[in-house]
Amino acid sequence: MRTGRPQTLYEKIWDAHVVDRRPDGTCLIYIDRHLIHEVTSPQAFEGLRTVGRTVRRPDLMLAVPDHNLPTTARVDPQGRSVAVADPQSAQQLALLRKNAAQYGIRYFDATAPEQGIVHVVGPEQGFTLPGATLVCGDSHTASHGALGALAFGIGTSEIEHVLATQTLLLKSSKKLEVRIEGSLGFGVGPKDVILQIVAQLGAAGGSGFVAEYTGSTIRDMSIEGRLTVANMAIEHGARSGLIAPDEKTYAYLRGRPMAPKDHAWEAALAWWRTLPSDPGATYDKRLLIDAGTIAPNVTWGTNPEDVTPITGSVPDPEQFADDSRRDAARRSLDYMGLVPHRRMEDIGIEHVFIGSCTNSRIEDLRAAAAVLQGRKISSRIRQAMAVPGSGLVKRQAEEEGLDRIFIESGFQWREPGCSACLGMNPDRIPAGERCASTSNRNFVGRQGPGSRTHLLSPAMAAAAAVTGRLADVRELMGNARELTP
Ligand SMILES: CC(C)[C@H](C(=O)O)[C@@H](O)C(=O)O
Ligand code: SF4
Repeated sequence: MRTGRPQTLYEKIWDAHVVDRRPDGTCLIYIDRHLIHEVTSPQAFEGLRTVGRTVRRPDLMLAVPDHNLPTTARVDPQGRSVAVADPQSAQQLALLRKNAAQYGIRYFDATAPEQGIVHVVGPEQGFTLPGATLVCGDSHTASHGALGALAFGIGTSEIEHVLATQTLLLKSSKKLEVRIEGSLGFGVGPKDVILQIVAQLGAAGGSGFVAEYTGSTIRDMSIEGRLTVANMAIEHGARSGLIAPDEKTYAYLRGRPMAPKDHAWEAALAWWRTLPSDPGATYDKRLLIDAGTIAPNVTWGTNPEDVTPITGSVPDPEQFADDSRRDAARRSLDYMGLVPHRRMEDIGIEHVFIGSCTNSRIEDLRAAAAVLQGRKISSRIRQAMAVPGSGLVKRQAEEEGLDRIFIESGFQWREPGCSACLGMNPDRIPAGERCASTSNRNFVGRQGPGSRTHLLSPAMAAAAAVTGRLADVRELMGNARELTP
């Protein structure tokens, strides 16, 4: 039984993983889980080879290809694997396969039913666990904090360090509490919550902090919804985003392939139950949001903090007090082809992307399908893609008949991967065209050179597909207002 001063979830996980504490406060931290994808790992393995080291704990690692994989059929009608056309992608994918085999790391190949985006696969397999330290060479690793894991992205040299030693040298972070209280309105979901948080904190507002999302809104959220929230911790600058594990977390994990079993499960559960922040634990910074004030949100600019309710308008850069924000807003509007005061609902779109590690889980697909059921996408839409986050999500969606709803409405139903979230595979948005996207970044060129991204929730993306413009899903579900093609 712990006595002494009340601790936060973050402090408890940190303390449980300190291998060595240096006089300057830097700690050598034990890493429990390491996810590996094809983009950031080849050089790390190469570095390991160069210095003649090996992988210390391959059993604590899981490798999955996701970024470079095309989302078109991976097996031809004769049952043969389809080769990846892009030479650089093909090489990175081949290296991941080779490195995993050489070092005995568990690996899901492109055609494995379990393949998917690392941040979807980890929780789904029960690889991600409460109280664990989890790393991946990827900035959206904080996603796993939704299950109470201390998870963060690392660079290639750190990947090499974890491969070799299963530890990292780290400085502890300040503690930020983001508390959201109350019920979300009709048509408002977890994506709207995290966009609201990013808007209120700003892109750098969480810098130097590990965030903990608390409050009744988070407690009432499903694990899928919590994953959407924690996924974007990096977009408000936080190193990690944590959510206390609870009965929902345990129910979600129980029986997953890589979760502990039998006695190990009981022992893990006993520890997990001690993890939530103690009453009276303190934070260095706090943000409180009333869930009732959150509307369906959408971005207008080229930074995830550029958020407005769908009922709002494109802001006037001159209204920003801060010089750098004003300049950034001017450049954003120029890139996005938008003018101040334009109503968000009057912005026509040509592409819709439902997918990415933010919003490609079963509940996301259900939310979009609920809007699309019995409706067709607008004739303005050139391409609408639904990309499940993993093969298992895809299979479940198909069992529920969601694929039929997507296809009948005019969507393409793709194989799992990062897809149009970023232009590292053939799924790209052409220059000057506009995409309603459920992903997490709207940076310049993110979905392809010159592409214009509006971030929103799966339900809002479906509403945009049906109307051919950014639309308020709450209104659509009552009365559809089409934009003339
Ligand atoms: C390619 C990868 C390193 C990158 C990341 O670090 O996040 C990508 O996943 C992203 O979302 O921008
Ligand atoms: S889906 Fe997008 S954000 Fe997530 S890991 Fe892939 S590229 Fe990064």
